[in-house]
Amino acid sequence: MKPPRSRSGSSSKDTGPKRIPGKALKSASNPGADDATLDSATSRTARNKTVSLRTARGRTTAQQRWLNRQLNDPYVAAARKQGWRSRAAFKLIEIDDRFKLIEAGTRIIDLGAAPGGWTQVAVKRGAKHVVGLDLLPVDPVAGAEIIEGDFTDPEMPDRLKEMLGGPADLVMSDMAPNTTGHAATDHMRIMGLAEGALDFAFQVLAEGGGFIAKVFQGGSEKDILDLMKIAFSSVKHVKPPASRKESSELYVVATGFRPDRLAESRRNA
Ligand SMILES: C[S@@+](CC[C@H](N)C(=O)[O-])C[C@H]1O[C@@H](n2cnc3c(N)ncnc32)[C@H](O)[C@@H]1O
Repeated sequence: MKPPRSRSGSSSKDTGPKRIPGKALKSASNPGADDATLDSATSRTARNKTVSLRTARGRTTAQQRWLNRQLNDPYVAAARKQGWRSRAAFKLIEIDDRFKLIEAGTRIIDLGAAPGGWTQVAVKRGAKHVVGLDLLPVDPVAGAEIIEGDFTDPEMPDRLKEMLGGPADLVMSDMAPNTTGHAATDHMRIMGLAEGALDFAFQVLAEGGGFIAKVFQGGSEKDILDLMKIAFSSVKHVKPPASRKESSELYVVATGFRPDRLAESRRNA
């Protein structure tokens, strides 16, 4: 198997945010605003100016729909303006504003990191060590380590722990499979990734640690939820405002990892 490529985040290629979003969004009229909300001017502009594509020639209907949505999405505009690599960055910002999972000194593993939005947020919010992993290459993020590889590689938990210099305080997974367009198949695949991420988290988390994973609303979620309720003190579902309403995507947020309870339930199984 090809060894995963590790990249340091100190490269000059880094394209991290040019300004701290929390600062950028504060204004006299909205002094309490932070990076969980959209810059109001960006939002207004995006609402008032619907951008139409001149031609759809050569594009499938799905591609055309995706492009139209991107061009008219205030989060896409705000991400570009604020220097986040993905609109998904806002989802983590919103989740973390609510749950306060990223603190100074936190050790974080970001599963499915490409193109790097969540990794950027983790670094900006003061995490001590951040390792981002993805099947795809990720441009360096200053302050983080990036590995190209598959999280299901059996060596990966130990390798990432070693890079962090100890167990993780937070494992976050925004992993998504390539979609097939067949809802049931896509659902099963994303839940498979979430289950895998949970198993991964069990191997790398410090006692008291947290876990965030993308899931979909639907049937098989219950199994993973039941297990999480045993292994963590608190388990909540959240649909951050940045998550598109029409998507059945949700995030599960678990805090207070209890390895003793997990071990006991496994002994009794
Ligand atoms: C929605 S994107 C993540 C976006 C990211 N949170 C951000 O803010 O930039 C999902 C990523 O999961 C990655 N992924 C899917 N399966 C994976 C696996 N088995 N191992 C590592 N990464 C995986 C995909 O390559 C994709 O880049």
